[in-house]
Amino acid sequence: MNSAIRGLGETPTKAERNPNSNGDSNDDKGGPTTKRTDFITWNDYFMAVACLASQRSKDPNTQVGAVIVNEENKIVGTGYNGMPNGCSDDELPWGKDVDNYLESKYAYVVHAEMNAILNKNASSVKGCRLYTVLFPCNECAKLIIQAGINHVIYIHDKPNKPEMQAARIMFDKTNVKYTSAMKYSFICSIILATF
Ligand SMILES: Nc1ccn([C@H]2C[C@H](O)[C@@H](COP(=O)(O)O)O2)c(=O)n1
Repeated sequence: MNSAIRGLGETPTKAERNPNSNGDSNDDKGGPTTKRTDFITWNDYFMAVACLASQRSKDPNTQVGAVIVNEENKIVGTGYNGMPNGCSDDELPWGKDVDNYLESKYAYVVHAEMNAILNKNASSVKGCRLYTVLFPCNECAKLIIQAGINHVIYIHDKPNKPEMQAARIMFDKTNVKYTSAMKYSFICSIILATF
């Protein structure tokens, strides 16, 4: 397994956090002499950044954040769902009126994954992983595949929606791996409770 994704969803236990501590208050004298071990995993970190990014969204119903990470565990793009640049998010609709497409957000919103790809600060995102709060739709899946992203890690899913089913079909055909990380919903809820 790629070392970058080892520990997916694994939060260190207390014993793992401080294996050198015997609970003695002498531990405090002069401070610890060994490295801190209760650091969060890369996956915890990137999913937490995706959750944080989601809180920039103005969507009153669903806030999605996405982060693209390269093979060196460097963040090369972030995004959240929002209106296109130059389109005031005070003027365009945020409703879900499916009977009147032009009066619904669906006609206008740029998805978090698309924004993360478009916002990339590297020449390419080929071989990168994408962390997203919500499983990608078919349109974002097309972009993910074309951009060369090879692993999608997600928290929430709407598996009955045809858009998500089409995304899975395309991911399967193109060997884009997708990993459910529901465990992160806890981390996400802590982050979201802070705001
Ligand atoms: N993978 C996804 C799926 C959806 N979004 C955005 C698009 C909308 O702003 C919102 C979904 O709204 P809902 O139908 O739940 O009211 O989430 C995204 O960014 N990425």
